[in-house]
Amino acid sequence: MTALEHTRRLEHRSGRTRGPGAHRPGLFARLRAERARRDYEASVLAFAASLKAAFREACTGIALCQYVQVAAGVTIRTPRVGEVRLGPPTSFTVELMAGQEPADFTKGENGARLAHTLGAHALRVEPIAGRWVRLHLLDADPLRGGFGLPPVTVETGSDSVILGRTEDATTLGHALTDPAHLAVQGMNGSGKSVFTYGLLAQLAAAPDVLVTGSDITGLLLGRAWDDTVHRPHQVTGTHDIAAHAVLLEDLVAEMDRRLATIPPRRDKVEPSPQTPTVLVVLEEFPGLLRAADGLPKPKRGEGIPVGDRIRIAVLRLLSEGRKAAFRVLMLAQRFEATAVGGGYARDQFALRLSFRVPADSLEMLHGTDARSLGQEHANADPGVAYLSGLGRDCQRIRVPYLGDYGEYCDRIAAHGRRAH
Ligand SMILES: Nc1ncnc2c1ncn2[C@@H]1O[C@H](COP(=O)(O)OP(=O)(O)OP(=O)(O)O)[C@@H](O)[C@H]1O
Repeated sequence: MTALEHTRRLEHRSGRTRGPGAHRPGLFARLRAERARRDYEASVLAFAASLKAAFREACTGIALCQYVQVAAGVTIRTPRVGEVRLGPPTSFTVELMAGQEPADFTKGENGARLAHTLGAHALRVEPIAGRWVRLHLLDADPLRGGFGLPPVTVETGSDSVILGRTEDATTLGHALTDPAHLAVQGMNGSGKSVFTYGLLAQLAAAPDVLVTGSDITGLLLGRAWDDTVHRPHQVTGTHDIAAHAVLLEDLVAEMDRRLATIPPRRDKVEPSPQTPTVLVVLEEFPGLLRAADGLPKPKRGEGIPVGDRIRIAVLRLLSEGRKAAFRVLMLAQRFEATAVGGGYARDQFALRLSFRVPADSLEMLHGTDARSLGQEHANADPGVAYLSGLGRDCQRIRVPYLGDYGEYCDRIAAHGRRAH
């Protein structure tokens, strides 16, 4: 396959089949068109050749190559380039060498290094048939540009909500029915709240989703949800911390009821409008625990401290809730084990998102894989997050921007599910 087969050919008329009266270009016009076509084809070929050469150099530079012993010494083999598309974005197919996998092109810093050598910002790898992949050269940093959240709502919890856009410009979705609790951490002003506004606004209308939870700030949940079916299942503020414990214990009771009534031959609850997926939002959870632990302790034998009741309820929702269609969304500035109910509680989050946090916090939630990004991520722009879990590679994403708080209130007012 040549580089030209997949590039748009310039229109070229032979003129032989034209009927009488049809416009026939003059000799000079035809020569000019012919010459333009040849120049264009030559420029595409030259571009493809230089791209192939640069790719070969880059692969050698980052050791994505094989050293083969031949009679004349050692020769270097690099992955073969097939067809080149000018784009934008420019892309080309590459045949993997023995032992190579598509992910090798983006592993570690390989993606950025290859892209920079080829004059691009980033690289996206698309596996195609057999041993071939297509590499897309992306011109701009998708994490830099704004990414507005359109006024979309999902029709059911099994539809994907938009989580964000990756560095290779792929939009990432996540269905609430996927069996994952979600942990979100980030410093003040890093974009946690705006992200959560976007997530909840997308879910607010689904008939098989119930947005419940505890919010000591009273901004994420509470007043914005007045007149919706979700509101009675939300507790806000710090004036009555025990009410947060009561709500969470009620949710545990509902979870137990569901688990006890799972139909035979089923191992989990199928969400429906009658048995919705319950999203338990825990906004600023360490703050709730601090406030609860600051309450006077009950006397010996006179009940369990409120903080412990909250910890126990949340731990049960986290460890047993998945099968009962309960999902926990916990928000904290930092996911330190003691601040979020213990290391076991923290381990229950299959999907983890970190907005701007110090390097040690990033590693705490995402493991050592995240270490190399620690310094850079500590200065991330608002709305840029590090995502790991659910079988995905750890990656940086830009989450969608819904707008200011007023916009959030408007969307919940417009779409929030109401009782019939
Ligand atoms: N996705 C985004 N894209 C662009 N800008 C954003 C985005 N998210 C947030 N911002 C900007 O960052 C500011 C702070 O965001 P946000 O209030 O969500 O931070 P936060 O992490 O919740 O902080 P706090 O803990 O103080 O509530 C927003 O007012 C907005 O200007």
